[in-house]
Amino acid sequence: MNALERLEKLLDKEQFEKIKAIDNPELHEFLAEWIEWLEPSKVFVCTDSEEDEWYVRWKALYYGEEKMLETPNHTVHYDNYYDQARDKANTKLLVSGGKSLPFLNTIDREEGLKEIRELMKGVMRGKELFVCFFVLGPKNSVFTIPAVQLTDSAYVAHSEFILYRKGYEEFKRLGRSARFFRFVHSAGELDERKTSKNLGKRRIYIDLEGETVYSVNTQYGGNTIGLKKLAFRLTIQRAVREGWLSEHMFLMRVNGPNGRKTYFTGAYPSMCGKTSTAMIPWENIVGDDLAFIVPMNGIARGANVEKGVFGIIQGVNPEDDPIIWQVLHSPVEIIFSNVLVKDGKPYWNDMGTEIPDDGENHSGQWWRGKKDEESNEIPPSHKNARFTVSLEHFPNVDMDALEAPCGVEVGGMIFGGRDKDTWPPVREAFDWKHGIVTMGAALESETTAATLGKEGVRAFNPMAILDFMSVHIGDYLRNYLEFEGKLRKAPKIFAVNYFLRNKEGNWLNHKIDKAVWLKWMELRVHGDVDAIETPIGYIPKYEDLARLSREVLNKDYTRDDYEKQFTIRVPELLAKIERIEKIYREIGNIPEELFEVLAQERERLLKAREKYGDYISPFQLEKV
Ligand SMILES: Nc1nc2c(ncn2[C@@H]2O[C@H](COP(=O)(O)OP(=O)(O)O)[C@@H](O)[C@H]2O)c(=O)[nH]1
Ligand SMILES: C=C(OP(=O)(O)O)C(=O)O
Ligand SMILES: [Mn+2]
Repeated sequence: MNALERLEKLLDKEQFEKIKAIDNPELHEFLAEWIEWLEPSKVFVCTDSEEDEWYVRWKALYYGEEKMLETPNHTVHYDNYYDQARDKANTKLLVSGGKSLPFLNTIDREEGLKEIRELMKGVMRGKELFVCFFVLGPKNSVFTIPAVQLTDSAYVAHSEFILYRKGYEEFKRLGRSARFFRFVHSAGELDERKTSKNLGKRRIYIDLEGETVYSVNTQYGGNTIGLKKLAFRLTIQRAVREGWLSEHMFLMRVNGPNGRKTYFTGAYPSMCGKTSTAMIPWENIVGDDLAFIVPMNGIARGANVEKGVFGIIQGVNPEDDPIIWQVLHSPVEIIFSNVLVKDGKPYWNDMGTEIPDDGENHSGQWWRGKKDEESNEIPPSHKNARFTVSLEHFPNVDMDALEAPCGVEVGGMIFGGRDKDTWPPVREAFDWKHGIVTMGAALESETTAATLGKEGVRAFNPMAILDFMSVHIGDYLRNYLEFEGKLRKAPKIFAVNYFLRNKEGNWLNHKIDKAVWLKWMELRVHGDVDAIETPIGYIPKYEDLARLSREVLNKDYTRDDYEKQFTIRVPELLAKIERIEKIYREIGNIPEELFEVLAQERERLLKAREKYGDYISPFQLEKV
């Protein structure tokens, strides 16, 4: 029997017709094989129709994976108490021969496939399987990558309808020529709260060769939403092979003088400010998490891979995040996850308004002071609690840029992380190579609650991408360095640090101050403002930041704040170079240029130290 004939047996007539309409034997084979293997008791195929989308929304409620909230179109979903973040330990790349890759968790492909197949055999008995079609990137564009998702979680399918462009028609149009990604997910057995139960058997296995990702016994979006962080491993591999960039970056428009529009991408590790930066009210959001950057006629052009936001809700308050706050309080379609709910209303940590003393949250019935099994007090919502919403609902979305088939010209690329003591809040690289090496490849950031495990540990995280890396880091960096050669005009490279602290542990800046630094970077892209040359790149002049602070925030900016933030911290910077150099030396297969650029930076720092000492005030450097 060929695959279509098998599918005709497995699906009821209406569903079968939907599959038959796509002329792609490879797809048919994949579906037949997995439907036979997973043994769902029912299969639903989603086309691009409104009706099918409604079906999925309804099923999320019907199966109890989501519950309605008071505001129309709002629902809440819970993940298991121990399934609240990405599981790095159980996320593995399947590589032939089990070849190890530096910093990456690999397993022999055959062994991994065998293990995951065993875990998934018959896992959907008694459940409904949703077959969904989406695309990465804008439709029918140079960026488009079609993908098919199999999942027994209506919540996962629902999330994908919010986050991705529909792809059924695209599959029909492409027929046999579709080079598509495949995702197979099962939440596994569920407990009475409809959360994944067998967390000991939680696995996320990425088959790079087959461009397929398997995920089982988990529900948390970072582990399950195929087109998000799972597809990201596959797109990095394709990008490095084909000479473009697939990055962990927001994409936003910063509005310059006289209506000038300048687009920036920004790579920060999870929980380090991508979403909150992209949502600054007076600028325009295009994307908040994943970007494709492709060289076109000598210009780097960027597009958002997604069309929605799976954002962190903790700390969202009306003052700092007026746009998100407004969206979260309007009756547009939103899934809240792992928040506190009382009387049909969602609440989260640090929301700036009063939070009830009891309700339901990620731990089940909750009351203030409740402790978990490890005797930790459970806060109202999980730190990594999230909201899922489409970008079309944001008043400041740049819709034209979001749907542009050729993307938008990238004027600047920003790298940043959680760094309490080394980097200044903003600086510009001398050139592409300097930026890629000392800002991108040298990025370190403290670990956060976005992954399971200890928080606040400084960790090597080049380009904020290490968790998702799927190729040898040396090959990845070579692709980056060579990318410049494909461009007539390379984007300017910047580094930011929103997380500097003083000795007492207090932040050296306010959350909203990044709005000023963005405006400064916009001016720098066009050469509209001078800067101070330092051993580590160009930093802003006090006068410019003070003026911008007045204009943008209507706030005074003191010389004292400036000096504290922008002091060049030579010992910390030198120690960082040591750490980074050592890591790369041990890895091997690293482009020699990286070591040259790091050595030059060290030389500049040593020279500056001789002249000015360990901690160099920006005012001293300005005088030269
Ligand atoms: N101290 C401080 N915290 C920030 C700043 N920007 C964002 N955050 C916090 O960092 C966390 C993660 O931010 P988010 O933008 O969602 O990160 P993403 O995962 O990279 O998209 C949230 O709890 C924010 O409140 C900042 O400028 N200063
Ligand atoms: C979905 C995630 O993305 P981020 O925290 O970068 O928004 C994640 O890290 O699980
Ligand atoms: Mn985010």
